[in-house]
Amino acid sequence: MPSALCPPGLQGATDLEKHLELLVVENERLKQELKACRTSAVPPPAPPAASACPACPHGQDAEALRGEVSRWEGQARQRERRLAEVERELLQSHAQRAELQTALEEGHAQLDESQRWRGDAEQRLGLRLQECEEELARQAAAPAPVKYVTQTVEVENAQTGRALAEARAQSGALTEQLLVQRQLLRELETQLHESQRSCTQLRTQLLSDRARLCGLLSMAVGTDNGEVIRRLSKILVYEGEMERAQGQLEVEMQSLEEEKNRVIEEAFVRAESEMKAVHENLAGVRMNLLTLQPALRTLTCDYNLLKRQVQEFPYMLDKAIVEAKQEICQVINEVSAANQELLRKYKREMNLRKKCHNELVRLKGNIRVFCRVRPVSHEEHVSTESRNMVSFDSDDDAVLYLSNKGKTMTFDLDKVFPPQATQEEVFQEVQSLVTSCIDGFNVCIFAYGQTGSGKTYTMEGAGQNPGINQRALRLLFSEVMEKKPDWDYRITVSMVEIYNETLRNLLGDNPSEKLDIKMNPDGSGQLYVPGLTQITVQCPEDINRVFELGHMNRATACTNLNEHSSRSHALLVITVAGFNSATGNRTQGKLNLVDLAGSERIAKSGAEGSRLREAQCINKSLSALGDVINALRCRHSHVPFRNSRLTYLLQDSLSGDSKTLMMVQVSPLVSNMSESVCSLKFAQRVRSVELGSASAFKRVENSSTSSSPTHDSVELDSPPVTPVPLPISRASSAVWVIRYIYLCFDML
Ligand SMILES: Nc1ncnc2c1ncn2[C@@H]1O[C@H](COP(=O)(O)OP(=O)(O)OP(=O)(O)O)[C@@H](O)[C@H]1O
Repeated sequence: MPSALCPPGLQGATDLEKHLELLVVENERLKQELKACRTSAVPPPAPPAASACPACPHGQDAEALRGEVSRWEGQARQRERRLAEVERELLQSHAQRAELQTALEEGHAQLDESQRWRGDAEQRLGLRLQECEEELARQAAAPAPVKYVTQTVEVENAQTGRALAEARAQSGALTEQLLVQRQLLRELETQLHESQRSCTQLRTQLLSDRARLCGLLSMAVGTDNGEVIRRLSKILVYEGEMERAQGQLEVEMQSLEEEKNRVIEEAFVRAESEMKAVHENLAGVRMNLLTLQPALRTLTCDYNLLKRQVQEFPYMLDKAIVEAKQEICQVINEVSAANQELLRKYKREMNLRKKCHNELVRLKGNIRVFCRVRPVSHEEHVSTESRNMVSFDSDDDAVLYLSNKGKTMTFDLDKVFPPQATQEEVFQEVQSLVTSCIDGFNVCIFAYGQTGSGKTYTMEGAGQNPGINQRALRLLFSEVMEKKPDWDYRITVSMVEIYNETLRNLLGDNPSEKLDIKMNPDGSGQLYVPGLTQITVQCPEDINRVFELGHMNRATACTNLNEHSSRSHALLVITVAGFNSATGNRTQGKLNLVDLAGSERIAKSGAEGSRLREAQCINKSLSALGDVINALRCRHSHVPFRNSRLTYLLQDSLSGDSKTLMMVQVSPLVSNMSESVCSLKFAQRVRSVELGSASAFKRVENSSTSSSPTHDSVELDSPPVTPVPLPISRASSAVWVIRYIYLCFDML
């Protein structure tokens, strides 16, 4: 049965073969007949010439023989024609053979083409497989997105879903591709099998053709037809070559087939394993998804809750803001009402407080006396006896004991600072006095004591330990800043030195210029110093500049600053002028911070000449100060302010409602014992006077020749000083203090 690939010319091959066989048989028969004729036929005798023997009886025989010969010759010619026909038919059969050959070549060409097509298909398949492999490789090499999706799933549900859908789509696409590839492969295999079958048929046909040709060849050999034999032999050679080529082709096809099967197998195996990996990955993702489902649900719930809250938040916020605004307005109204009330009460209470304070100060006296004992310095080698010379009462910080040669003197003061007291602690006790000048009070703080007892240290300070001067100025500055904007304050500073009863301007351009104290020509009765520099302090940095300038001017005006400072009084005068723009009230207070010259007695210092004059001036001014204080406390009609430049300059700060603090400085050394006792006795007398009645003061005043400390003659051998009995006992003053405290509580 001819295949679809068999050329149509080959369909009549069987008929042709039959025809060929008939021809061969006919040819054979003719040849045999020809042979038989040749062997049986007697060669005809040469015909006698008619002229030689016309009446011869053998002439008839010859005629018969000639007829016979011609008949045979005719038969031979017929046979030769027949042979030519056979040969022609043989040629035709060759042509047919050639056609068959062409058809065979076409078949081969078709086979080649089918193989090429198959090669293309295999190539396409290979490419597709490669694509599949690449896709699989991409899938395999894409664990990160899967991981990423897995990780982000915890946060975002939509992303997880998308990733899963993508993975599923990819998996489906891969499966589809695999199915298509399988289908394609099956089709290719079917085509291959058909090609192989056609090939086999053709081969079989070729074999049969070859057999027939071999037959023809043998026949041709029998007929001694050389040309036919040669051609048939050629055909056989060609066929042999074709068969060999066919065999090689088949072997190659076989090997290609095997190679293809192997590659396909490998690709399948690889694809399978990769698909397996992808499936495992997918299973992992699914598992992850399953485990993440509850968390996702919780998160979704939380998210929805939060979303709702966020959606509601603006409304809630608006509502809360409105409510808060209403509440704030209400509170502001309430607070402003309360503020008004408080302000009214505050003003009333402030007036009351001021009145109470003044009353308390009046009761306690306008003069406070503090004592500060300086520490023993490293350079001073002191004995144990010396160390125990000054002692303190642990229960009462207003008592000081001086011991010498077994005798103990007790001094009652307002406050006693032991050597370890810091500048800060000292300032804590004086700061209320300092700030009272903001309220319009005039305040005087003196540092009194012998040379080297620590007056300058207490007032000016040293290095990183500023004294009362700097601290007071800074405190005033911060206080007035706090009172802004209700009150507008102006702080001005002057620095004056009094040396040998001469005034010098320490903040001026010419510190050696002598100044005078005069009555103010404005008729206010106030004193003023023409030419005295007043610097306005506007920031804390100004304070440093003022002190630097004063210190520099004081140093340039003398050869030895230490000695000079011991023999001159240094005054820092701070004026605080305030104005309340709301009420129109004005205040003016003055704070005088005075570092007095050394209070040692002339007899001890043994000075002569200029030193004697210095000592006399100091003595005079300190005596005048003592006299002024006494006169003020005794409310004498005449207060001797003009007895010295110091008291004259401080006149407005010592009289009236002015407040005075005397800081008595004491040296702890045995060698200074006499001066220490002298200073403390003076301090105690001043304090006793202030706490006592006029009569008591008088008694005290009478007990000594003068209130001046330098006029006292203290004998160390004399019996210990007993404080003057106070007409108003400590208990009664305590009662006043308690009443004051109750008053304050009432106010609060
Ligand atoms: N509380 C104290 N703590 C530490 N050192 C002190 C204290 N008081 C005084 N000093 C030191 O004692 C020495 C003398 O003090 P200061 O110069 O202040 O005495 P003064 O009374 O001002 O003397 P003068 O009258 O000669 O000016 C200084 O070296 C000072 O530093």
